[in-house]
Amino acid sequence: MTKDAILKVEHLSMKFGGLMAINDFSFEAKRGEITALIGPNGAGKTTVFNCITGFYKPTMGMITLSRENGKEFLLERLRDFEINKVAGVSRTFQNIRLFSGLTVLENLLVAQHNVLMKASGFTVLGLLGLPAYKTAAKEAIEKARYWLELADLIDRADDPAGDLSYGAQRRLEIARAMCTGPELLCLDEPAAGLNPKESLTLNTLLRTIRDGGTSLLLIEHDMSVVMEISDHVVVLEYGQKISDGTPDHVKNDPKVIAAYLGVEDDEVEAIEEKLDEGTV
Ligand SMILES: Nc1ncnc2c1ncn2[C@@H]1O[C@H](COP(=O)(O)OP(=O)(O)OP(=O)(O)O)[C@@H](O)[C@H]1O
Repeated sequence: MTKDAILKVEHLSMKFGGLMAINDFSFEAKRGEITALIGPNGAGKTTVFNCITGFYKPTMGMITLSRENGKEFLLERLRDFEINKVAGVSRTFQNIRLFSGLTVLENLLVAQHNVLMKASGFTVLGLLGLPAYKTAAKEAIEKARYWLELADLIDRADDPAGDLSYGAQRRLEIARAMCTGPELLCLDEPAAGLNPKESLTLNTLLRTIRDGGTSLLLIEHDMSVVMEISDHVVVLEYGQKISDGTPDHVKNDPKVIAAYLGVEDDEVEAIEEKLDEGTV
C-alpha cells in the first residue's frame, strides 16, 4: 500500500527583496516516514521550514497538511500558533530554546499550558478546585514522564534544564514538542553539535517517534544521521530541488555529489552521460 502524504509543498517560492531564496519548490512528506531536507549552506532549507511553520508567509505556493482524520489545512493561510494548535505541526529550532531555569519536568508541563488552562476554565478557582483541572494536570505529568523515559531523561526530571548536556537539551526540546501531540514534527538540525554517542541516542529517539505514528521532517547537515534514519531525502540547491528519493538514490545522484563538492553543471552532465553509457 502506498503511504499518503501528510505534507504537500507545491510550487513554493520565497523572495527576500531581490533574492529568490526558494524558487518553484515542490515535494511531499509521507505519513509515518522520516523525510530529510538537505542541501549546502544557504540552499534555502530554513526558509522552507519557516514557510511550513508559519514564521514566513511564502511569496507564492501552496502548503497542504492532511491530518489523519482527513481534515486538510492550507498552512500558508494560518498563523504560526494555529499551525501548531489546529494543524498539529510542532517544530524545534537551530538554537536551543528551553527555559533553562525551570526543571526538565517543568519545561514539559509549560508545553502543555494550553490544555491545562482550558481545563481550569481560565479561572483561579478552576486551578484550585475543578476536577477537570486535576485530571488534566495528572495527565500532563504522565505525558511528560512518558516522553522523559523515551528521551532518556527521566533521571534528570528535577534538574534545571540549563544543567543538561547539549545533547540532552536537544532531546528535551524534542520531548517538549512531542508533549503538544503533533502529527508532524519538524526538526531544524537536531544533530548539530552532538557527539557520536549523543547522535546515536537521538537516532533511536527519532525512530521511536516515527514508529509511534508521528511523521518527521528534518533539516540536517550530519549525513550519518540523515542516511541512517531517513526514509526519504529531498535535496535543495540555490532554492530549487535537485534530487528526491531514498537515501541510497540521493547519495549516488551525481547532481547531489556535485552540489556538495562544488562541481560545475557541465561536469555533472558529463558524469551523467558516462553513467548512462555505463562507462563509470
Ligand atoms: N529573513 C531573511 N532576509 C533576507 N534573506 C534571507 C532571510 N532568510 C534567509 N535569507 C537568505 O535566503 C537564502 C537561504 O537561506 P536559508 O537560511 O534558508 O538557507 P539554509 O539552507 O537553511 O542554510 P544553512 O544550512 O546555512 O542554515 C540565503 O541566501 C539567505 O541569506
